[in-house]
This record gives sequence, C-alpha cells and structure tokens, in this order.
Amino acid sequence: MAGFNATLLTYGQTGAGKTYTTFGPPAGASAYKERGLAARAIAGAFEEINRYKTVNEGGGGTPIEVRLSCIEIYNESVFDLLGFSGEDDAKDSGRDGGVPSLSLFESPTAGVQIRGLKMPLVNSAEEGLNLLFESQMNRAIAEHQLNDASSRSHCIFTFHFTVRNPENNKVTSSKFNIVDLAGSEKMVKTEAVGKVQRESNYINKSLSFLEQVVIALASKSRDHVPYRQTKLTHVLKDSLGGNCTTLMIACIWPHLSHLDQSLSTLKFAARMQTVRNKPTVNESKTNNVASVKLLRQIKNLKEELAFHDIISGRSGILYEEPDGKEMTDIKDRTEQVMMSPTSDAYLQKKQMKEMEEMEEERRARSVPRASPAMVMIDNNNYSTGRTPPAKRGAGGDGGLAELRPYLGGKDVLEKQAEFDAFKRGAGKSQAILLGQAKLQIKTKKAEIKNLTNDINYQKDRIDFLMSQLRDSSFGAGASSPGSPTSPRAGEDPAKQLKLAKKAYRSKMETLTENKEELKFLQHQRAQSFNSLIAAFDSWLKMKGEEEVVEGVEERGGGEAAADLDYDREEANDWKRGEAGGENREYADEYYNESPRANPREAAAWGQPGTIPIELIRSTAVKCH
Ligand SMILES: Nc1ncnc2c1ncn2[C@@H]1O[C@H](COP(=O)(O)OP(=O)(O)OP(=O)(O)O)[C@@H](O)[C@H]1O
Repeated sequence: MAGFNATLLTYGQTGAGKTYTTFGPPAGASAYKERGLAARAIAGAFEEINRYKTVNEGGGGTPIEVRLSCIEIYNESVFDLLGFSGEDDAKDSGRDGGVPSLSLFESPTAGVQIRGLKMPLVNSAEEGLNLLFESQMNRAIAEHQLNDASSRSHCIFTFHFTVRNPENNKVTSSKFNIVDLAGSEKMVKTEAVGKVQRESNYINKSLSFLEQVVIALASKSRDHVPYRQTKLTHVLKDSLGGNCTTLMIACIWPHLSHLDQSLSTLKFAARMQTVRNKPTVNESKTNNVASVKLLRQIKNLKEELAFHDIISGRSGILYEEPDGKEMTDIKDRTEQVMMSPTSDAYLQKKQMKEMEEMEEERRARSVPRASPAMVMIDNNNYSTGRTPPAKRGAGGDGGLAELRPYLGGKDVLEKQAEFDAFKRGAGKSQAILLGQAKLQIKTKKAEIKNLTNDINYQKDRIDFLMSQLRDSSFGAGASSPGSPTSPRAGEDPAKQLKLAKKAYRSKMETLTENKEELKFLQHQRAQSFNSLIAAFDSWLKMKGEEEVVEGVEERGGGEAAADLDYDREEANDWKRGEAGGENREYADEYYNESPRANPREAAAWGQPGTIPIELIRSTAVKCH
C-alpha cells in the first residue's frame, strides 16, 4: 500500500507444500489456524486500510482502492479464475486445446495488462475471502475436469492497490502477487512423453526464464531482460526483481527419496538469494491539471451517452458508479430476485433441501446408521459460496442435471443412491473433509454462544457497578445481594469496574476473532461441498461413459467404437509399458495396485475397452 510492487513465490517439487503455503490446507482440522498466506494477506490488507481510514476520517471517500484478480497459466495459456463460470468453462477452457485463453498487451501507461481479466473491487476482508475461495473453487473444478492439472499450472493471485494521497492528490498504484508455481521436478523428467512432455517443456521453460529474468533485472550491466519469453514472466514483468520486493519460499519434501529434488530446489533458492533489489514507489504521473481535464472529458462523454439513450428510446441507464447506499440497495434487490420462487438459486436450494430431507428420512429408516462423516448435504452452503454449483447444470439442481444424458430415466432417489455410493467410495476422503468442516463450524458456534453469554454477563456487571458507583451505595437497588452481577464483599467497586471493563474488552476481541474464524470455516465448508459435488459430477459422467462404452461394444460398433479402439490401444500400451516414461510408471502402479483397490476396475484391465480412458488416466494420476 506504500506503492511498491511485490511478489511472493512458492517454488518446489510437486507435493512439497506450495499450495498449502499460499492457499492453505483443505477444509478440516486446523484449517483456520493454518490458513494460507493469501487469506492472511487479505485480512492484513483490510486491517491496514481500516487503520488508515480511522486516521484519515473525514478526509472524504476511501483513499485506498483494492481490486483482486486470479489467473492460472497452463501450457502458456492464461485463464481467468474469477471470470470462469464453472465446469463447462473448465471443459472449454482450452487447456486441452479448445477455446483460446486470455491475451496479454502492454499499455504505455499501465504496463502489462491481461485483456478481459476480471478485477473486482473489494470493500472488505470478507469480500476478498469470497473471491479467494471462488478462484480456488474454480481451480479445483478445472483441475478435476482436467486430471489434476494444478501441479502443472502456475496460479497468480493479485492485489491491485490504488492509493490517493488527499494532501497532494498524487496517486500511487501497486500490485502484490502471490504465486503458486507449477511443480519444479518436471524440469528434470526427460523421459516424459505426449501431453506430460508438453507440460514439462512449458514448465521447464517458464521456471528457467523466471530465474533469468530475476537475475537480469537485478544486474546493473543488463542489456536484455527476457520477460517476454514466457507468459509467467511477462505477466509478472513489473513485479519481479529490480525495483520490486520479491520473496521466494522454497518448499522441500524432506525425505531421502526426494533428496535430488530438495537439493535442486535449494540451489535455485540460493541463486535467487544473490539478487539484490532496490524497490521504488510507482507514483502516477497524473497531476491536478490532467485530472481536471480528464474529469471534464468524462462529464462530456456521459452527457453524450445520455443524449444517445434519449434518441434511441432507452431510459433509466445510470453512468455513475453507485455509492455505498445504492450498492446496498442493489445487493438487497439482487437478493430478492435470487430468492424469488422462480429463480434458479431458489429452485436449487429447494432441491438440495428436499434431497437433504430424503437423506435424513432414509437414514432414519436404515439400521445401523451411517457414520457422521457421510451426512453431507447442507442447503446453507450455497449462501456462502459465490459460485453456486447450479452453473454446472442447466437445470439448477446442483450439477445433477448432467446425469440425465447418461442415466436417462433415473429419478432423484436413484441419484441420491448414487451420491451415497460415491460418498462411501471414490468421494470418501472429500466427504470426510466436509464432515470435519461441519463439525468445526458446530464447535465454533457453540464457543461463540458461550462467549456471547460471558459478554452479556460482563456488560450487566459493568452497568450495575456504574450505577452503584453513581449512587455511592452498594448492595441496594439494581441487584439483590448474591446476584451474579453484585460486587463481591470487601472489594473496591472502582477496581472491580476496571477489571470488568478489561474482561469485557478482551472477550469482545476474542468474539471478533471467533466470528472471523467462523466465516472462514463456513467458506471452507462451502468449498468442500462444491468440490464434493464437482467430483460427484465427474464420477457420474465417467460412470455414464463407461455404461455407454459397454453398450456400444455390445452392439458391436460404429464410429464411437473406433474412437474407443484408439483408447483401448492407448490403455494397452500403458499396460504393456510400451508408452514408456511416466505413463508406464502410472500403468504399472495402477496395474499392481488396482486388484486390491478396486476389483471391478482390475477386471476391466483384463477386458480392454470396457473402461474409458479418462478413468484410467485419472486413476493413474491418483496412484501417482
Ligand atoms: N506444512 C504442511 N503441514 C501439513 N500438511 C502439509 C503441509 N504442506 C503440505 N501439506 C500437505 O501435503 C500435500 C501436498 O501439498 P501441496 O498440494 O501444497 O503441494 P504442492 O507443492 O502445491 O504440490 P503441487 O505442485 O502438486 O500443486 C497436501 O495434502 C497438503 O495438505
């Protein structure tokens, strides 16, 4: 906020803890205590802004503007994780070669920009956290769709600060990037083939240029900085090395079998440590004269627009930014629309409630009862997440609409049974995480309730002691002797009042912290729930495809069978190890593990072609 650009990078091999450090652990035990750097940065930024606001109270308007953005770079393509409407976009994201990604351009005044990138304005830590969870949710959905691409992609979560100094009207703008880099071990995997090889090449290239750029930017004798060579360095052009603050966290996996990778990470860190930066403030060249000129121009353009609206018969269009009250009105109206009985959100909520009731009813009837970790559906989840799963299914039924093409006439009860089966099987670990998240919320709510009771007690006590001090008489009037609020015999009431006030303040602080933690846990629960639903959707789809494959084989053919022949060939290659490299490793692992893990899938290896290649891939990746 002082106007310096800054970047925080986590670097290391896959599984070493980069995502954990930047974005925190998945929902479950100690999720809040160990929340990631991004969540802490949001809280820290708003603490600072609120402090600044208090200092400058009456200065007119908020002097600090914060916007957030989040992108993912995969195979040199840039994707907006906040401009992404769910699973359909994940499929169309181009990560598998479809729709093109966002492009970069350089503006003479604002530096490197990403065309069409969403950078919502954020007014509170809570709004910031919502966006953080939304971006990570979208990353998880994309990852699920695209077979665990997260280790092979870079994720950049950025704060964009604009600070106006009310005294001299100077504007400083700065960025703070939190970067979760792709797994570095891909740099040395030379045996990889096909898709994995392509990914490795991109990662290899971007990480080595990242190092070169940082070193070149810090070198006085540099004549060329190769930041345009990769999307990662280009996006971070104005936030790396040289005049910025850069912090790298090297994540290592301290196990003997990862010694090579750990050494390689530490060597990279040691090279980066030699770089010396001299951060400078990014002060805007805007001066008062230019601002006045621009404001006049905006006014003229707005008038022109209004004139055009009148001519074309459009009315009621506002060209002003809504102020605080208007924003609240808009939010209220949006909520009303969302909760109208005809809206998707309402129908979706209703359907989830019905499913929950059915599940409860079913549980009540079934003996023995299912374990608590299996009790999943919570219709409150959608109220906390900004990306309701309804977007994934046109029917607004929490993603279950996607079942229809595969399962034809299956009704809700059957879907519910599928969901139960999923939670007991493939989705068990996610179901357990969700169960833990719900338990944590329950515990936190109980703590808040107790704390609120304590605070009320202290408040009553303070009121009583004050009235007693005013009257200069004790034990009479407001409280009967022996009531919880009466002063203890022989104690100085003024001293007691001081202590009661201190206790009150300290409990209020704890309450604020607890409330913040509760919000965080509720987000985690929503995220967990959405992940579970996303995984369920994929699982159903896979299952559906499997049934379709079996149907096609039984009927003996057509074009689809030809495609499946190709998949079968590939599967056999993997199985025989002909594909070589990582695929062979995966296939071997899969082949060795699966008879114990899943006899049905193991049997499928014996009958190639009855199992879709997506299932093989995703299972292989899971084994890995
Ligand atoms: N400090 C930690 N304490 C406890 N668990 C951790 C810690 N760091 C990582 N983990 C766990 O280790 C696993 C791998 O961590 P993580 O996903 O953060 O690795 P990564 O380096 O980001 O991998 P990738 O490159 O695949 O994204 C996760 O299950 C995570 O919860």
